[in-house]
Amino acid sequence: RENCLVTCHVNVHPLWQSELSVSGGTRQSPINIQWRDSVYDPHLKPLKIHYDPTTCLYIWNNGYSFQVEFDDSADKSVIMGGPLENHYRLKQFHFHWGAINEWGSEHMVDSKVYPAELHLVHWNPVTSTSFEEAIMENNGLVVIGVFLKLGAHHAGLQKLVDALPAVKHKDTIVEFDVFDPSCLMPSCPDYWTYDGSLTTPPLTESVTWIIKKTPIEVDQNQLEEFRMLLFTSAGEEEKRMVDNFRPLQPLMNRTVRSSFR
Ligand SMILES: Cc1ccnc(S(N)(=O)=O)n1
Ligand SMILES: [Zn+2]
Repeated sequence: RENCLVTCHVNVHPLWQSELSVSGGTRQSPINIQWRDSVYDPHLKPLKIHYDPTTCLYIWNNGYSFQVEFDDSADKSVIMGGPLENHYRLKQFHFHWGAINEWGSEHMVDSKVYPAELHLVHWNPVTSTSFEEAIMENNGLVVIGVFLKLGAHHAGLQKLVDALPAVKHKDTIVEFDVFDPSCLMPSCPDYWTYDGSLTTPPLTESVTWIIKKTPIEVDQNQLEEFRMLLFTSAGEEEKRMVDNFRPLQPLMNRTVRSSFR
């Protein structure tokens, strides 16, 4: 009998330790996307993305991830089309990743897990007057999920990676101007979409998820730079910021639609 090594991870970050799940939640995220169960919807339009690089403000470490914030005071960086009835404003993007390349993404595709996942968070300025309000609204938010896989160096991501040492500790911030997050999008237009929730508190069921089918490639050094960040503030005992992903949630009575056959 060959001895097999069962590798698994134990998520110990306080946030996920108690595995907060909205009591009675019926549309929680993340989920495992079963390709064969997804339903092609010919009415889904191509997603249209218009980001203005000058709306980029700063990067900060919020104790769960590193986050790039945008000026959302006008319709300058917006998405529309796809499953959406109107335009949504980009508010921020952030990532989730693992301690090693074997896991890290929040969503999975046919139980395949990626080493990291990018989330671009947008809110609906037609039905809400602020991002904070949109978080509480049904379909107030749209999050685009992009999988990261180990491969070639990603030149666009490197500008972000070079800034990470400046936000090593929780609640640190660094100015980051003129960055176009479109460079983090795969060229393939295909996506899945389903109704879900935020994956970190307040876990509200206000998100239309758009998960890109094709991952982007990043190299080992870039992933290792993510893993150099800390959950902890300066002066505290250091805890590396890794495995900041929520466990899979039940699909319950939901159908995942695909934009492609
Ligand atoms: C804005 C926000 C808060 C919490 N969680 C998320 S996430 N991970 O679902 O994109 N986004
Ligand atoms: Zn996220």
